Amino acid sequence: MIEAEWWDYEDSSELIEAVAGDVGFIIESALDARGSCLIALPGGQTPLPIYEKLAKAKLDWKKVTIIPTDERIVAMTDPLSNAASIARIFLPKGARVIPVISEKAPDYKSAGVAADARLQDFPWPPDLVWLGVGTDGHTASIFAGPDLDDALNAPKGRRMVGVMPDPLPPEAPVARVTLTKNAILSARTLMLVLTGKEKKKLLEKAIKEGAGSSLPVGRVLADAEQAIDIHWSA
Ligand SMILES: O=C1O[C@H](COP(=O)(O)O)[C@@H](O)[C@H](O)[C@H]1O
Repeated sequence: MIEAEWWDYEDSSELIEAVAGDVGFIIESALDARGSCLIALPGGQTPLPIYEKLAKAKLDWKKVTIIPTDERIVAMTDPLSNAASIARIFLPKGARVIPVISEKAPDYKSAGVAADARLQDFPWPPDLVWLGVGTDGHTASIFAGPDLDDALNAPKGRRMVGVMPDPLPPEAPVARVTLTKNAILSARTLMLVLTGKEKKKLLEKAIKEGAGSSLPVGRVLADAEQAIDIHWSA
């Protein structure tokens, strides 16, 4: 049974304020408790205004390490790069932003192996994994397609894998690397942020269907052992 708490906001400015506040609090608490903080942030468009707001928070950003929940296999100079969007906002604050794409990887599966090796260097678990949801039901880059099982059922210690979405999403039709289901669910705190009525309906369906869902996000959340905060505005 997925234990989800929905937070609905009147408009996007309320959502931005609330989520930036919550994430700031998670970072501050981790710094107090452990002296450092590791968070995984999503790519795409939805989180960008929240990142802008969060970056204004007075935090000891030098002690914060940020990894992308998933990355499109493109150069860091490409506008599709998730890590580049995150870096543009948080690097000037002094945070460490970790790119996970190795230009030497000959194919997407090897890119997944290289991304996983890079993440093995970091103290685990992350203090926060913040997820987005696509209109096709993907979360992070766990998509329908031939590699869905790799992402859902990778061994416990595997943090990232390479995947080829099928069908390719029109907004970013490229292969990806993604946190595995186990890596996502290992987070100390798990949150989802989404906007629009279509995505809300889709996520409600995915949660209801759980492990048997045809939507990857439902399959991922079905095995969560912690409560999940879901932040939404129309
Ligand atoms: O491709 C991706 O899409 C999802 C959803 O993005 P959004 O802009 O529709 O919220 C995102 O969470 C993921 O990190 C990204 O790679």
